[in-house]
Amino acid sequence: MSLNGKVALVTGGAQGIGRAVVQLLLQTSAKVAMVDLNKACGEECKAQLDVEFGEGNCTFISCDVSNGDALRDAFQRTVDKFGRLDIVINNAGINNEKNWEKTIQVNLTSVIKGTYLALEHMSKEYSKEGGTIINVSSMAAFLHSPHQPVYTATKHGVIGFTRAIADASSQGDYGVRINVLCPAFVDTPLLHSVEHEDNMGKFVKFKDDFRRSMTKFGVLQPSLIAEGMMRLIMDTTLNGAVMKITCSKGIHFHTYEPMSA
Ligand SMILES: NC(=O)c1ccc[n+]([C@@H]2O[C@H](COP(=O)([O-])OP(=O)(O)OC[C@H]3O[C@@H](n4cnc5c(N)ncnc54)[C@H](O)[C@@H]3O)[C@@H](O)[C@H]2O)c1
Ligand SMILES: CCCCC/C=C\C=C\[C@H](O)C/C=C\C/C=C\CCCC(=O)O
Repeated sequence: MSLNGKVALVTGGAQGIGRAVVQLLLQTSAKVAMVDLNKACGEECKAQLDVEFGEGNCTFISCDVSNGDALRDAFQRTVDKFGRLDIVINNAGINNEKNWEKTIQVNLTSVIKGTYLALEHMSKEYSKEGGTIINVSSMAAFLHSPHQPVYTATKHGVIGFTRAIADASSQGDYGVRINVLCPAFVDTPLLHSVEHEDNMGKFVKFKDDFRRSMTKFGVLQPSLIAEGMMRLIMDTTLNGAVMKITCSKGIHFHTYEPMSA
């Protein structure tokens, strides 16, 4: 399994799930642009990856994905540095019910923008060579988590958008496969956001419910989510697929009723 010669861009790549994905992409010989808001974490992460994989394979781009111009620039800088783009992981996300408009910007609007920018750099519509996009949703999209209404809405949105644009890609012969990944709880700093009023607003009083949910459903390791991503990257039959990863069932796919008149 090698991605030698391929170039990937991962948003939110400095920490948590994104970081595990960057690591696995480098292990598989891809070149990787790690795009993240957190400059200190991104630079520290790049320094460690340079030691492990050698300099020149990974670049860190400091960028707030909710700033459209900055995101466009991050894509361009990736192509300027590595010469092409083949894999885009729209992973950056936040859990903030207090500043819920920001949550919509980061979790949904930026995923849509990231997908359109990826298509500009990879789609045959733009005379490019094709590629693959993975958008990160959540099992919250299936459980409609009661104390995270806006987070849940954004993750529903990511699934709906991804399935629709995946169909547009196959009908329009873009040469780009677009899939969505929905993890259950994963052991990353995001999980601690449920403890903070700054993140949860009035829902913070339910933090014990969250803790009970985590005990009930279990908590996954980021490396398993990276393994799921790699399946979506490598399996060329998948387009518009909704991958779920849970403790009870591992890596599996959601199935939908076929459309009927
Ligand atoms: N951890 C979980 O339990 C879990 C479960 C399901 C889905 N997810 C989703 O997985 C994705 C990654 O989450 P995580 O758990 O690794 O979170 P995390 O908080 O550990 O890491 C997220 C990364 O995204 C970056 N980021 C946040 N806002 C950004 C912005 N505006 N611009 C650029 N970078 C930004 C952060 O700096 C951080 O490095 C998110 O979309 C999240 O909703 C997480
Ligand atoms: C109950 C919500 C807790 C919120 C924790 C903070 C942010 C993380 C959100 C993630 O996106 C995960 C959300 C929900 C998934 C949880 C469990 C599903 C397990 C289903 C199963 O095992 O069958």
